Amino acid sequence: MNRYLVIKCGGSVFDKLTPAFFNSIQAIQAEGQWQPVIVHGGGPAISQMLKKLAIPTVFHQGLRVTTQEVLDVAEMVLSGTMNKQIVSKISTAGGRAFGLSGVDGGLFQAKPIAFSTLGYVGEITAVNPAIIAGLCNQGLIPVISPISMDDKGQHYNINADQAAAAIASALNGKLCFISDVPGILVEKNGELTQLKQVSDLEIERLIERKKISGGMIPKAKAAVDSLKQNVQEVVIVNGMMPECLVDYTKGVEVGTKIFLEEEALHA
Ligand SMILES: Nc1ncnc2c1ncn2[C@@H]1O[C@H](COP(=O)(O)OP(=O)(O)O)[C@@H](O)[C@H]1O
Ligand SMILES: CC(=O)N[C@@H](CCC(=O)OP(=O)(O)O)C(=O)O
Repeated sequence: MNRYLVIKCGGSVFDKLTPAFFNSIQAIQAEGQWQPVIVHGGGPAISQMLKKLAIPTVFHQGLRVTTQEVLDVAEMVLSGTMNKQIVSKISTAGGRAFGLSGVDGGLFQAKPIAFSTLGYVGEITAVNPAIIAGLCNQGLIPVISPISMDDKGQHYNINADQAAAAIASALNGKLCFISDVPGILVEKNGELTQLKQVSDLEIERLIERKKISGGMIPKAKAAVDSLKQNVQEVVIVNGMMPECLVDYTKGVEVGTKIFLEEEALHA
C-alpha cells in the first residue's frame, strides 16, 4: 500500500541538509511502507537573486509581494535551480527523483489571493493527485516546486508550506515540515523549549501573543488547515537531524506534532 508522506523542505534549511538527509528519503521509499513526496521552498534563494538583480524584496504578512518581474525570478529559482538541485541530491543518494512544478500537468490550479496588495501571489484551488500517484507507481520520488497556474495560463507564486498542505490533503497523507528549528519553540523559565505537541487553538494564541512569528506563521497555519482537510498527521522537524524522518516513519515521536483540539475532545 502506498501511504504518502509529504515532506516539505524549507529554503531556510536547504543549504544545511547533509547527504544523510537525502539518503533517508531514498531509504524510506525503499523500505516500502511510505511513499515520499517532496515539496520545496526557496525563499532565501529568491531574495538573494532579487538582490543581485537590484529588484526590491517586500513581504506582507509572511508572503512575498510578487510583481511580474518578481514572479519571473521566483519561477526561475524555484522551478529551476532549487528543484533540480533537490532532484540531483536525491539521485546522488540512489533514489529516482522527478522534478515538476504546480504548473506541470495541471498539478495545481491557482487563483490570486489579493491582487491589489500581493500581486501574483496565489492560493491553490484544486489539485490533480493522479499525476503524483502515476509518478510514484513508476518508482519515482516527485519533487514539487509550488509555482502554479490558473485556467488562463497566468502563473502565481505560492507559499511552499501552503502547497505542501494542499498536496498532502489531496493525497490523504502525512505531512512533515522540515525546517531549521526542532519544532515550535516557546519560552519556559527563560529558556526556549520545543513543544512536543500543540493544538490549533494554542497556535492561534501563540500567534496573537507574537510567540510564533515570521515564517513560522504560514507554516503553523498551513499545518492546521491541512488537518482540517484530511491530512492524517502533521509534524515540524529539524532537517539537521536526518534520522528524524526515518524515526518518524517508525512511529517515534519527533519534532512538534500539531493536532485539532476539538478532535482531541471527541477522541
Ligand atoms: N515559536 C517559534 N518556534 C520556532 N521557530 C519560530 C517561531 N517563531 C518564529 N520562528 C521562526 O520561523 C523560522 C522557520 O520559518 P521559515 O524561515 O519560513 O522556514 P522554512 O524555510 O523552513 O519554511 C525559524 O527559523 C524561526 O526563526
Ligand atoms: C508567496 C510567497 O511568499 N512565496 C514564497 C515561495 C517560496 C517559499 O515558500 O519558500 P520557503 O519555504 O523557503 O519559505 C516566496 O516567494 O518566498
